[in-house]
This record gives sequence, C-alpha cells and structure tokens, in this order.
Amino acid sequence: MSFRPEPPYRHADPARTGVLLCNLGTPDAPTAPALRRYLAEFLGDPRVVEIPRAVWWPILHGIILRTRPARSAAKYASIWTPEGSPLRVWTQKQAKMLQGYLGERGHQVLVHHAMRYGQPSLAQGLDALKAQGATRVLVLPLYPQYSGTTTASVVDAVAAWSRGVRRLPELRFVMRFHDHPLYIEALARRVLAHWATRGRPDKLLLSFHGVPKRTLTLGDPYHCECHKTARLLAERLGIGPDRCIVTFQSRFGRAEWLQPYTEPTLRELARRGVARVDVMCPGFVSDCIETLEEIAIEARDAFLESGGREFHYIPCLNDQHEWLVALTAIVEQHLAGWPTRQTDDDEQCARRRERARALGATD
Ligand SMILES: C=CC1=C(C)c2cc3[nH]c(cc4nc(cc5[nH]c(cc1n2)c(C)c5CCC(=O)O)C(CCC(=O)O)=C4C)c(C)c3C=C
Ligand SMILES: [Fe+2]
Ligand SMILES: [Fe+2]
Repeated sequence: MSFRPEPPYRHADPARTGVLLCNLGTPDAPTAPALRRYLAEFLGDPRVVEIPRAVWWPILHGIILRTRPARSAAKYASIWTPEGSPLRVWTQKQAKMLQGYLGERGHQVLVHHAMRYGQPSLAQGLDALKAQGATRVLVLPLYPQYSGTTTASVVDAVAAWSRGVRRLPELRFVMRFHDHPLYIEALARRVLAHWATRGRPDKLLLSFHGVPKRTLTLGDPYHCECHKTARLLAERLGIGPDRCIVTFQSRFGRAEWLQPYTEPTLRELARRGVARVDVMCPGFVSDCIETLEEIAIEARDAFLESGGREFHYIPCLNDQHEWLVALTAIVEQHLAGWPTRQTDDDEQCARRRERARALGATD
C-alpha cells in the first residue's frame, strides 16, 4: 500500500467543508464504444449485479457487452443534447446552483459533482476537494431513496479512495432524503404547476427505477422508501390512493424485479379505459435516459397504442428553485452540529512536522 504525499497543512487553516454531489454516471458519447466502457464499469459493480463473478463475468463480457452497447447508444442518441448527456448537464448545473445558494446563506462551502461510473469520478472529486483544503466532506448521493445498488455503492467508492489517502478528511454521507419535507414539497410544486396549466389526470403514476425483487426480501429498504415518498406526495397533493399508482421501471435480465412494472401497468390502465395519465419519476432528481427515453417516449407510446388518449410526462426536479432550496436545507442540516475547527492539529504538531521535514525525514 502506498500513499500519495500530503501537501503542507497549516495550523491556522480554518476547517473547510466540501460537498460532493454524486450521481450514477452516464456515457461520454451516444456511441457503442462509449457505452461499452460505461456499461462494463457499471454492470461490473457487484453492488449492481449480485451474481458471483465466475458466473456473471462470462455473461457480461461474452453476451451483454457485445449486444447492449449499440442498442443503448441509439436510445441515448435520441435524448442527447448539444451540451451532452442530460444527466451530466443537470448534475453539473445542480452543483453550480447549490454553491450559489449556500454562498447566499453565508456558507463558505466548496461544491463539486462526481459520477459513480465514468467521469468525473468520485476519486477525482474527492482529490479536488482535498487539494482545495477541504478537511471535511459531505458526500451527497443524488438518490432520494436508499438502495444497496446505488447509495451503498457510492460509499464503497469513497472507501476505496480513502485507502490511498494518509490524511483523510472527516467524511459524512447523506444516505437518503426520501421523506424530507422540502423534497416532497419540491415534487408537489412540480406536479401542481403542471396541473395548473394542463388540468388534472385520471391517474397520477409514480414510476421508480426497479431493482431485483430479491433485494427486498434480503432487507433492502428501497421499496419501502419509494412507497413512503409516494404516500407523502399524494397526501401533500390531496389525492387518494385510488388516483395515485406506484410502479417500477427499467427491468434488466430475466429475474423478477419489484412489481408492478411501469409499462404493463400503463397498457392495462389504457385497456381499462383510463383516458389520461400523468407520469412522474420521483426517484430521479435529474432527467436522464430512464425518464426521457423509457418514460417520455417508450411508455407514452405503449399507453397511447393500448387505447389511452392523453399521456403527460412531468419532468424531474432538475434546476427547479424549490429543489435547490431542499438541497441547500439538506446540506445545512448536516453542517449544523459539525465542529467548525479541526481539533487534530495544534501548533506544536505543526512545528514538529516542519522540523522533521527540514531534517529530511520522508515519512
Ligand atoms: C442491471 C441492474 C441495474 C440496477 C440494479 C439498477 C439500479 C438503479 N439504477 C438507478 C438509476 C439509474 N439507472 C440508469 C441507467 C441504467 N440502469 C441500468 C441497470 C441497473 N440499474 C442500466 C443498464 C442503465 C443504462 C441504460 C441502459 O443501457 O438501459 C440511469 C440513467 C443513466 C443515464 O446515463 O442517463 C439512472 C439515473 C437507480 C436509482 C437504481 C436503484 C434504485
Ligand atoms: Fe439503473
Ligand atoms: Fe432503462
């Protein structure tokens, strides 16, 4: 194990706080080679696919990475923007806005964004914060609902980075915000703004990203947290459970995933004579391939093909003011109660270290 050298650390430096906003990651381009790189890293994470490596590796490298990249690339091409992948564009913008919102409230906090898979990596983000003098870092995965497949994987990546660092910053994690009143409020305002101009639907369908059903029976709280978000949102909107439906999208592979599935539910609603559905994806704070392609294009087609008349996709929180207010509050709540000074160094320590350096000691 080797550690990189530490920059000089001055006793008089005040504690500096960094916030690292982490999202899933996205390919660098809507092309098959870029997708192969991205999917190899993503689907090679044992948190994401819990199949023993000896079994999974031949399937991933022998089958999936030969066929899926080209198909996925075509889907990404349909939602790509001149600035790049929507997930990246929104995540970057959120980091920049959060920096501004926190600054306006008097917090000297450094905000960076990072991706669990692809660039900028979590290690790059943490290195950058450390190089700017952050002695404490709040890691904020942009997943409202905790899942072992997503949130825990961010913790894994931070732990992997820490193994090469001698002088670690204090680290804290936001593990979930699925029931945070301001997150619920931001979602509700998004829906109400849509309804104010477009009228109300027969059903509001809340579609969350799926995970294998097995993770629920093994104790992952994700399913419960999705349902809690949905219940709180429906209560805030004043609609009963008969008007609000929870579904799970993006099934991958042949195993059973959390039910009910989004697309078959939409087809069924259309066949039962439901004329208008509004669909929102509260588990995603940024629009991405899963919302813009799978929901706003594919699910819409499925509903209309099956006899539905009107399908409205309500966008993610993206750069909405209410969402930035919620993010700011989440960060502030973590900053409160965090000591403002580092206590592990005093002037004598600093002098001793400098003397040792001057004498040529290396370690
Ligand atoms: C194979 C298993 C997968 C699990 C488990 C999984 C969980 C999971 N994912 C998100 C959020 C996102 N997923 C996104 C894309 C995406 N997800 C999977 C697979 C699993 N996800 C794949 C293969 C892909 C890539 C697209 C494709 O080829 O179909 C994205 C969007 C990324 C983007 O670039 O826009 C997000 C966001 C959550 C929240 C979650 C578990 C709760
Ligand atoms: Fe996913
Ligand atoms: Fe998907």
